[in-house]
Amino acid sequence: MTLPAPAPLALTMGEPAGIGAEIAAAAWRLLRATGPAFVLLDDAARIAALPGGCPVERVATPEDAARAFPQALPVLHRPLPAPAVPGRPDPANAPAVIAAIAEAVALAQAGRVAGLVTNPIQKATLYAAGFAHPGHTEYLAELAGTGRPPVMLLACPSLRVVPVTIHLPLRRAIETLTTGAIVETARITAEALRRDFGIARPRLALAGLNPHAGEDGTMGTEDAAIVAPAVAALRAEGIEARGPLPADTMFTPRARAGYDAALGMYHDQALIPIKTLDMDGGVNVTLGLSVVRTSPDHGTALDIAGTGRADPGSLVAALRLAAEIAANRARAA
Ligand SMILES: NC(=O)C1=CN([C@@H]2O[C@H](COP(=O)(O)OP(=O)(O)OC[C@H]3O[C@@H](n4cnc5c(N)ncnc54)[C@H](O)[C@@H]3O)[C@@H](O)[C@H]2O)C=CC1
Ligand SMILES: NCC(=O)COP(=O)(O)O
Repeated sequence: MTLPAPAPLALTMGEPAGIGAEIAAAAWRLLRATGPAFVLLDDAARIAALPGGCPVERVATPEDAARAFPQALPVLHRPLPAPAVPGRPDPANAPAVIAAIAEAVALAQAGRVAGLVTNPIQKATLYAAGFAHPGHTEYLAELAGTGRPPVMLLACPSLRVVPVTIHLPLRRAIETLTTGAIVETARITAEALRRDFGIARPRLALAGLNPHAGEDGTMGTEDAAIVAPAVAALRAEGIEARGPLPADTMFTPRARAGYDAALGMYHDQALIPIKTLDMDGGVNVTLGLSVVRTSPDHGTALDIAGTGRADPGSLVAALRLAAEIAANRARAA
């Protein structure tokens, strides 16, 4: 008996002036023989014209994409209103960028793609065009949320991190940090580590907010007042959690061996370690959605767009991880 081929993944265009198109073409070259198959939602004419690009096939449906993938990069043609000039984002293209994300979600919700992988967006350009969400994570929660907060997890082979607060100014992140938010983020993380990553008994490490995790209250009170009660509540629920740990020593190789995911209290506390360790292999996964979503960990890289210097490693890892999570969820269903 021949098993049906898994549905392809949907890859969104991201910022047309960024490196998304060139890393999509490079990822296709690397994955065409092995998969996972994906279909790109973008302007097919501009993809076909990329210098050093790849064969392109305009497809009408994701189902056609699975057939076309070994021979050519399948593209669901979504024309851009303005030319894509490397390094120079144009807000006129913002509606097409946003529409591609919404369409990929709809395809995933209908089961026509196995999940979505998003190319990076230029956030300020979308804001200038009226986009009201800090980033994909929050927009996806509106489109495909489950009633729980979206959680951003970044993963590479040697580390997984989760920021409890995401795209907030640092002052606001500290003001809004609560024990309840930490507990809910940790719960969602533990569930995802079990279901999506196959870790039967996940171990979580929670960073303190202040230097030295507050040094017994002499360097800040939030560690004892907010983080420590969250750790106690998680342990009472049977989740293996430790902390608050001093953030400056919890990412050493020895410390990393003791946990499956580290929770940082704010964006940079969690993301600096993983981007420093593995910028080209890190993957961003949104937890707490009804669909599978991953993305490369990097941004639009406007400074090198169009030069051919962009590394496709993180996108390839994002495509592979999305396929793996989709397969794990299908097995568990
Ligand atoms: N998921 C998403 O949509 C994300 C979007 N962004 C957005 O991207 C824009 C630019 O952000 P930045 O902080 O400048 O970060 P960035 O990741 O775009 O660039 C930082 C540095 O890394 C280099 N770089 C990034 N990706 C690379 C690759 N694949 N190969 C080789 N070099 C690479 C760039 O050339 C640059 O020097 C911002 O608007 C930001 O909001 C940033 C992160 C994720
Ligand atoms: N710094 C990570 C990041 O900006 C990811 O944002 P998004 O996936 O929510 O768009």
